[in-house]
Amino acid sequence: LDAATDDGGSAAAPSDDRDGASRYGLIEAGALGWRDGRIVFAGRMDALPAAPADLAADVIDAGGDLVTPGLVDCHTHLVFAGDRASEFEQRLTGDSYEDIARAGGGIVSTVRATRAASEDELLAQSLPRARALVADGVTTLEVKSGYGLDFANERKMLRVARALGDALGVPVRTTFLGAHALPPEFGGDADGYIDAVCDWLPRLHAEGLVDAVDAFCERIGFTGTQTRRVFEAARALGLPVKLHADQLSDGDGAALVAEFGGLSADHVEHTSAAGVRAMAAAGTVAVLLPGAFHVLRETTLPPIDAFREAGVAMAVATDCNPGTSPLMSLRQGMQLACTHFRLTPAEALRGATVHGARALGLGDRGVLRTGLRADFVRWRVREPAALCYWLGGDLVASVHCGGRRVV
Ligand SMILES: O=C(O)CC[C@@H]1NC(=O)NC1=O
Ligand SMILES: [Fe+3]
Repeated sequence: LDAATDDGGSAAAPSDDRDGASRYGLIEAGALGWRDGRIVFAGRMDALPAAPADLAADVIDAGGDLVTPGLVDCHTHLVFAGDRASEFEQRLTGDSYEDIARAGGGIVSTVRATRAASEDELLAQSLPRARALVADGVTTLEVKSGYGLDFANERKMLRVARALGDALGVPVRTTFLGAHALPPEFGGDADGYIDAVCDWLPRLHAEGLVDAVDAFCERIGFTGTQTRRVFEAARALGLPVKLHADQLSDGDGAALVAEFGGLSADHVEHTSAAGVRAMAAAGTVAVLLPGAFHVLRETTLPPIDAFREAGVAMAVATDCNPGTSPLMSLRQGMQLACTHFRLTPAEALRGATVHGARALGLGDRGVLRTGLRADFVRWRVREPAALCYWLGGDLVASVHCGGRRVV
């Protein structure tokens, strides 16, 4: 063992089995051991084969603090330039998100700022946001493109996303979201723009910049037919897909991404019963984004009970972006998921760990179990529910990623 936590307290190992023995799979008086970045022991202290000091070069006494898997933020747009605080103010005086988008603001205004930024400037502006997520427990990060909307700038965004992972020592999974909005230079020719998006994808993939492909299937985004063309281009390259689905209206997005065996349907406020059934049949994860729901003051809740009854895994993510969810804490996202969507704290913690990992197609993290990545957080709390209870504040004692301390 390289090291072990000898924490008379608990090592919550959210079960990836919804009917686990305990709501959290919590282990009282637990111990965690790891070597070469992988967990080699996760269990009760009294089940250790010898005293920690005889097993590990370094022993950390966590003093009864709660230890959980590292958080997995499976949906962020955190690479962008500028901000949209002025639009936030505008929405408080009555303009809707869609009004602002149709008037040329919204995503397109962030596109202008992102295109104007150099790669170094974009990295410098994005790094503090990624650092904030890691400081609050995130050990795997998904980052989307989608504010470049031309080949050079989509490539610039994806390169910055990769650079974030190198700078932070935290795995970053990239998602190509060229089909995020229609750039002004295409003058309303959405089909022509989708042609371009499908041309860029293999070139970006050839540079190793793309782990998954996403699209914004919505009235103010792209149609199901246009989305399908992007998915077919992804399938031709063997890339997994995910989708901004049924966020502001029911566009049958969930059923579409499930048809392609997609990793996840995200937002899903307006997903129909048929969409839920399709997701359950395909094993597509529902990614809940309560930050956007909260900031837009949405009123239509995602079909949480239907997801529960159908056995659809629910993930929770920040959707960190300048327009609908300028949220830089996944733990805060868990709190919002409980408060707005009535998830239990156990569901929210599973949503931000093992289900977040599943939404990225990753099976080697999200649970404290032998053989999985040694990604874990030591929290200054005694019980898991406290993670969804406190608003703000700093509850992190330490964060380990791949067995190395990063916070
Ligand atoms: O407003 C932005 O900048 C992105 C919003 C974000 N993108 C999307 O497709 N839905 C969202 O909530
Ligand atoms: Fe999003």
